[in-house]
Amino acid sequence: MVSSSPFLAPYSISLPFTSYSTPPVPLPAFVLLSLVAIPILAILSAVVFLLGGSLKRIIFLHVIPLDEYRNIPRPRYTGSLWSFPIFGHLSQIRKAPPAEAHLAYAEETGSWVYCYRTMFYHPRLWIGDVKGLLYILSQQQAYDYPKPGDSRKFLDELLGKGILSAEGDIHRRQRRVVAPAFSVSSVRSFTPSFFKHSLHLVRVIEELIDRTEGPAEKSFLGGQSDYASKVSRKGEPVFDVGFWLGKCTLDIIGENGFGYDFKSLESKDSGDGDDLGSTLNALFSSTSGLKVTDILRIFLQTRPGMGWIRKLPSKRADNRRNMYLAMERAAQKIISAKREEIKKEMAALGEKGLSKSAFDEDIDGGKAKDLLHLTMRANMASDLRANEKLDDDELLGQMTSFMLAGHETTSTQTQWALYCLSTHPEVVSKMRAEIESVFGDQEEISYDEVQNMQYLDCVTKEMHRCYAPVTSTARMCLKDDVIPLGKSYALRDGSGTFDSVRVFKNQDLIIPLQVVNFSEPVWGPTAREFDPSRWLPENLPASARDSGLPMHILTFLSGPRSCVGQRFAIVEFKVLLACLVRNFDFERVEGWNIEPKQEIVLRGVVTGQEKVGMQMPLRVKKARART
Ligand code: HEM
Repeated sequence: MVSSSPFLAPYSISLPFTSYSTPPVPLPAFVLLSLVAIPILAILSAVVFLLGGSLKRIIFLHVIPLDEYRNIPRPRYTGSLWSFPIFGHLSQIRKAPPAEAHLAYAEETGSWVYCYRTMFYHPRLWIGDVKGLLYILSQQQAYDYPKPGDSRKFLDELLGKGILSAEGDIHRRQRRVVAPAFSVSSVRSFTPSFFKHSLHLVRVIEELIDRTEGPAEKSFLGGQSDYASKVSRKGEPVFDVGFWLGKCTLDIIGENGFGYDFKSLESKDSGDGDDLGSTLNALFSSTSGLKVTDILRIFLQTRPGMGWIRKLPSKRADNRRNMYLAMERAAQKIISAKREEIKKEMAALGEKGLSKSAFDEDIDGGKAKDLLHLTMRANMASDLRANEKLDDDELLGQMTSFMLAGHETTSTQTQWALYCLSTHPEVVSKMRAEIESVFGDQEEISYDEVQNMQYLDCVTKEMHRCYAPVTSTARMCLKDDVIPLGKSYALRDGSGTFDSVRVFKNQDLIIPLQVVNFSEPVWGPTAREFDPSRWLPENLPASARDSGLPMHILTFLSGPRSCVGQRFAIVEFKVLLACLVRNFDFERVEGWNIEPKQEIVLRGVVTGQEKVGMQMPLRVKKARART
């Protein structure tokens, strides 16, 4: 049975949506016309200006050799010549499955570093060389390679002042306060909640299976398209497993992130739980399916002197802003209630309770609550200097950051794992044998037992290696620099080879997480194959062990900007996967091709069913009779 924890109750609130009604005032036609024409003219002149820049870059690269990267390997372009000056290689890269275009470029250029072209022929350096990447991401260098201005603006608008968009000293300060909340002891204390929600998901899926009498013309289950209902069979429905996993991970991050019960799995067939859950999901969904005009707008508004573009009317931006404001009001209530709760706790502990050491002792004693509670307590410690503390806007930013970073990522990782296991019955059998031997007749086990399951650990690492939810991330250079490389590359003019690459202030870099996970220098010739047994200590290649990559992969990045929630994510994923594999078989529908697409995270789309949007439809059957 799913029981709700009593400490969740005080935060069950409704969003204070307000509606104002004002009498309509008719506007003269010329005002209406200028409202439309001025922004269009402004954008057109900006585009003409940028095309001029594009032309200059083309001339500097191909006619007068002045381009800084003219001698660096560059991939060929085989698409339409008309779109190349505007979108560069991006149209080719976005058309191919994530990572594939770059793997092909690396092969074509024979180099783990090359320069390709993005919007308006801007150069972007691609670095797949592990030594080079570890240099950029290192403690010493990471703050000289922040996220590019357009990514930061986008994250700022979406999440407020949280750790995901913070840079430099602000990030250092935020990370110091936030990181202790993700300690081993807190994740250990979250493990029963991971089980609670995973088992809730198991019950919900069982019910969906029981409700399926056979094929139907129209969808009859939540997260099911009409295509899926038509191919469902009695006791074997086809539905989007991502829809249900998303609900489950939302409930998990709600409870463990900030002590909030979204009741997302409870709202069975539609919606995302209560108002706050729906608003957050709508806010984050607004980031997917960006149109070219949206990308252009984000790109333009970060160019020097073009900040005014942010103020132009945009339905998507207005909706996002309204959702953010609604969420902000709800989040403020959570923060205020928590502050009162923590003050009481601290007062009860007396003098000892006000210091950081008392806080650390408390976490070690396994009394952890949720991430926000822990962050706020760390923030209220008496020995934290005033200039090190987070203000309310920053606390709110952490909430949205935990939500965005911690919800879709694990849900996506789990969907791809089920997709992959559907064609690897031998792996499923081994997993079940281990699960049965460890779980016995129990529904859930402890954190230590989960962490000691060797085969589950191998499968988890291999899933993280083969299906990184964040396939790449971007950085920019704050100053000119020389990045050392592990493998040299030949200069294009044939004048020699180099084992370092010069980068220039304000230029962009791309860090290809998935490509590095598939790197042959690290994993050898079987790098592209799915094989959990490669992680057994006796099989792990020395090249992976000596790579210097954290856990030998780049899925969670590395260094001070690596995923702070990595431990949380790994244990959550293991628990979810063990519960689902134990109870269900997942199969692909014959003839349906699920293509991976890079949104903020890796999503799936079925060829020919694009109008359904992102989905991961699988046929689900009960795997064992429940006692
Ligand atoms: C499979 C699951 C996950 C994956 C693959 C993943 C991956 C990543 C990656 C690649 C980054 C760096 C992004 C960049 O700088 O461009 C990141 C950052 C972050 N992640 Fe995760 N993540 C996962 C789950 C989680 C969870 C469950 C949480 C929280 C509960 C979380 C919280 C964060 C935060 C707060 C950051 C920003 C860290 C900083 O900039 O200091 N992540 N994650």
